[in-house]
Amino acid sequence: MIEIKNLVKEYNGVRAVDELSINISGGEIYGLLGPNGAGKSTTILMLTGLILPTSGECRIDGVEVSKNPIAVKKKIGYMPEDVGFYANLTAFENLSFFGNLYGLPQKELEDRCDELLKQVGLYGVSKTVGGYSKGMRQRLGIAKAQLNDPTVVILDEPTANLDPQGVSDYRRIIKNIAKQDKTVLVSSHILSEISKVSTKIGILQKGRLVREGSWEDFSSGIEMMNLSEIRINVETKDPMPEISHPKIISAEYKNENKTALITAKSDIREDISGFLYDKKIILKNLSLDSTTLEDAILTYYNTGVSES
Ligand SMILES: Nc1ncnc2c1ncn2[C@@H]1O[C@H](COP(=O)(O)OP(=O)(O)OP(=O)(O)O)[C@@H](O)[C@H]1O
Repeated sequence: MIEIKNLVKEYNGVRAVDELSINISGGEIYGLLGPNGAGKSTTILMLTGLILPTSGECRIDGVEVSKNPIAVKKKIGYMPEDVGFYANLTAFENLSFFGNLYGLPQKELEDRCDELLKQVGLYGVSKTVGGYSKGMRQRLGIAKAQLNDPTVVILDEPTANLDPQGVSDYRRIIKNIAKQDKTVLVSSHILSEISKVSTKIGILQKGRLVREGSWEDFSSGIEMMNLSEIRINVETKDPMPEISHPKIISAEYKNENKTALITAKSDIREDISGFLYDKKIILKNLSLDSTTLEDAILTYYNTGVSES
């Protein structure tokens, strides 16, 4: 179980994590979603005891991390974004090496390595890790994170640069870990990769948790919004006209090339075209872009607009 309460981390007076509170129970897969710089890694580093919070606290199975860093490390399996392995050793040899650091008896260690390699589909693979694909390395990283039989597994950007097969393998493995009643925290800036596996998603922006809920909660909100990104290019000697419309959420105008990028609650191209026509402005281009779901979600929660 993970309990984060009023957690703050400041770097030179700037808050990277700002009054963050999250609770995650055993069996849950929590997806921490946020753009680059949102504070995901900083949160994870505090949870694993690698850096100290400025204020607030984190508890793992009830044990406070900053006061009991060694006890907590035994409970946590952590996979950083870039996992390091010995390229000239096999998966089994790598796991045995790292497992030795936990002081497990030899037979128990070998059985554990075999069991973990079976779980991640690398059992019996004889080639050395230097010849592995990114997906195979990630799977081995997930195995490594479980060597100490942790109750909490934390994975930082586990799907970065994985191919679709790699992502699907990763999802299956994560679900199996949670089935053992372990607590899983996964960070990502790609919604589609965590939405299908997470039992709960938290959206982090500028160090704050701006929204938390199930995937269903998020997707229904976004579907209702039906966000549209509209690109406009006009011909005018005057500055780019500001378009006012109740459905516009955000707009960026560029006077140099007379363009605008509008994010609206629905496709309002017809209204925009009418607005420009009334102002006698010649329209050179008016196109609709499909926003990615994560863009839509981040815009939605960034601006704090409601579905109404
Ligand atoms: N050691 C540090 N010193 C100063 N500022 C830092 C340090 N580490 C992180 N930051 C700042 O804290 C903020 C949060 O960074 P963090 O790495 O936690 O975000 P993130 O969500 O993990 O992003 P990314 O996916 O890019 O790693 C950023 O503004 C970052 O520049």
